[in-house]
Amino acid sequence: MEAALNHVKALAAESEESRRKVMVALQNLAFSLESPHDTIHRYGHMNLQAAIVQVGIDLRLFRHLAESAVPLTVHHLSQKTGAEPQLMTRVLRFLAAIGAVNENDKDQYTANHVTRNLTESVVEAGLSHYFGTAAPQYQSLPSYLKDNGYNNPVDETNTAFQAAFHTSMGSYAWFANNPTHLAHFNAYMSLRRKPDATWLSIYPVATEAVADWPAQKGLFVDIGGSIGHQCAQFKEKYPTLQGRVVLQDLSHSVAQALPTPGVEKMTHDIFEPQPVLGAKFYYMRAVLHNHPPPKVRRLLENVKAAMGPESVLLVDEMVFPEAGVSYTAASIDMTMLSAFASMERTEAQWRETFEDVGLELVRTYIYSGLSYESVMDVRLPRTKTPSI
Ligand SMILES: C[S@@+](CC[C@H](N)C(=O)[O-])C[C@H]1O[C@@H](n2cnc3c(N)ncnc32)[C@H](O)[C@@H]1O
Repeated sequence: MEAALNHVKALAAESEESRRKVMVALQNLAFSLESPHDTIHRYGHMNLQAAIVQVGIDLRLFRHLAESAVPLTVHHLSQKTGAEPQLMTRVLRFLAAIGAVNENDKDQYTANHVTRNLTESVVEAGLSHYFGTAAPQYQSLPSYLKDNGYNNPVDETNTAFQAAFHTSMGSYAWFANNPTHLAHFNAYMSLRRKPDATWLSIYPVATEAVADWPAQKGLFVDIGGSIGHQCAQFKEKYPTLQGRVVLQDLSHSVAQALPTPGVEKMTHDIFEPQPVLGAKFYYMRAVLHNHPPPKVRRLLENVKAAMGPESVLLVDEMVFPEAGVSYTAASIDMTMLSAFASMERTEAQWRETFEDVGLELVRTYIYSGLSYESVMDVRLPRTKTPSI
């Protein structure tokens, strides 16, 4: 057994692709060994795992453990966190049973690899977002789908989100009145991708950008750009390119925008006409997948109406393979369904979406193959040379 495990670990260390393949293979192996009893407890206690991990984050338990070079006792952790000792014992026992911490001896715990993952800001923000905002929607999804005749949702004002939060508001409008949820969401959105996994690593901006682009015209307009990480990265990579760099989002996100020199902040609702006309690059990352098809159409029509002959619309989204979609990506698709009545798409579905409003998908640049992240170069239809 030890020799087999060492062999598998060596395989996983070969590359990121191997690591992921090994994880999927091991998970599938574990599933294939499950008894019915195991299956009950794996699925049945999934929400409990998320809940107790959230308790650990709230108590800064993982940070205390990760910062200590020696095992910590329940008594010590109880004093550090303010949790009553008997409760602390039960929480730590559960966390050890799900592999989130190591139990070294009776009442003694240390950090492991997962504990340290749980101290990263992106993980804290992401889990707090999933637990606080997404999980209530998952909980209400079965009854929502039953009540709606198992039709694929297409109306963002009637989703599992409204059912879960007893509101008639859409998720983004609701965020404005729920600042803690918004803070977790914004932090997660800005931190969730590795800095090197960016469209800027692959898209030929310098080749496409016109050298003497007028300074008063839009060069890079980040539509739905949240607090401006993409604008900041663009400015950092291309500090000398002329033209306006504009961050657009709803007012509550723009109000929290990063103070990047040279980036204009603009409150703009994507369902209103695009105010920056004839820009070189209109960029949208993870915006279209948040809206149902009729809204995507309206949004694209607004951008199209602002585009000039030299404009390029850059759509940065996941492009799903036709088959064999990963667990993470399929989960994001179901989250889109629950929250927004929206969807992830294959390249054929993206092409159709653009063609539907008279835009052309010119090329797809995949910059993170394992997570399907790609930037699509979309333009006004090229005029065909008339044949003589
Ligand atoms: C999934 S986030 C992506 C943010 C950013 N582009 C990124 O990739 O980090 C979607 C963004 O769209 C914005 N958004 C949603 N509805 C909007 C609207 N009607 N007008 C403008 N922005 C909107 C949200 O505030 C949010 O910042």
